[in-house]
Amino acid sequence: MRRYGKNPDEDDVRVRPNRKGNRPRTNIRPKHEDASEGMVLTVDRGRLTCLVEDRVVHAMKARELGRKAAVVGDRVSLVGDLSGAKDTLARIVRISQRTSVLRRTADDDDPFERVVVANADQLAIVTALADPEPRPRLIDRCLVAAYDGGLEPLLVLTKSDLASPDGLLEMYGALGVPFVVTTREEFVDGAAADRVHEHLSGRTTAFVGHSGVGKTTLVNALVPEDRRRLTGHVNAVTGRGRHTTTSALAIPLADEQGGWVIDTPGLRSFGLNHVDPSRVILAFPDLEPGTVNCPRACSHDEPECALDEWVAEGHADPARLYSLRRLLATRERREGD
Ligand SMILES: Nc1nc2c(ncn2[C@@H]2O[C@H](COP(=O)(O)OP(=O)(O)OP(=O)(O)O)[C@@H](O)[C@H]2O)c(=O)[nH]1
Ligand SMILES: [Zn+2]
Repeated sequence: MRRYGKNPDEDDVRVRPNRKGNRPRTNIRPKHEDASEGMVLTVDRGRLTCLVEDRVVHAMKARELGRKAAVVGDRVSLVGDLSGAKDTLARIVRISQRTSVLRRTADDDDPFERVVVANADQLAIVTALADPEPRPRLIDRCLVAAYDGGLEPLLVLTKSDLASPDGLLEMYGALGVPFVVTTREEFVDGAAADRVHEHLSGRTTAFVGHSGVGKTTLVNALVPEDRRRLTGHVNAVTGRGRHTTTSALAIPLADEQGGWVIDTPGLRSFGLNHVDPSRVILAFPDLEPGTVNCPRACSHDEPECALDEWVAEGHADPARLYSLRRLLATRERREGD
């Protein structure tokens, strides 16, 4: 089960996302000229596994990194024993600048924001259409986190054999979020994985979802067991053969374009205390020009916001402004978030 509150495996350092999506720059200090580049695959109580060339290397953070934590998806520089042999431990001496950050605030008792996943291009928000019932506010909060962090959202609506996706699709239509709808049957014959896969090639996609929505079923269908074994994730399978995700883990997709799936623990909530409305509006390029006359530090969800008048003048679709406002309103925490 996920530990909420202070989690040593998630970074709490504020970094501005790089919306251009450039590759992280590497700037190895002369002291570590011999360092190798790697990517963080898993983090567990301060112990990390990193992919260095084709080897899975166990590592820990070097003291010189101070409070800065390496998270899953980080590109890092490592020194020391990089053989990947049993009982060896390398040291992470540098974390490259991140191209995106998926952040959340743990809860009201923990005002610090946490970076959950670094350098993902896409956030797949997995929602069951029934069992458990969809929670639009949770979806909205995930969308805000994606827009805030510079990730493109993808809606994956599972269990359409149990309920229709029409209501949700209508709700998210104005946002223009790409979506995939799946059924149980399609999981069995592989069609669901194939259709989701079309959105993943060559990209790094973090998967989030409430517990029980079918995220593990989906991730397992996307990356066969031998692939997970490759990066040492087999021990995540419990005795009953059921995979339980306790911390984020990165798994490489087996296709020519490359691409990564980053599985994350089942979500109960998604704190958004850290969100900056000026970053969220970047995901609404059609509305952004209307903010020039907004008061300073406008939340775009207040009476003085210039967007109302601008949209009323016919510059943009009112449904888009409505959607933006609905998303921004989810920043305020309510019972059940
Ligand atoms: N009816 C139906 N059931 C599904 C579908 N996909 C998955 N399930 C079932 O939903 C249940 C939960 O699936 P999991 O994949 O374990 O869900 P999860 O989101 O990973 O849950 P956690 O491991 O708790 O985070 C399982 O019993 C699956 O068999 C689907 O498309 N239709
Ligand atoms: Zn405004």
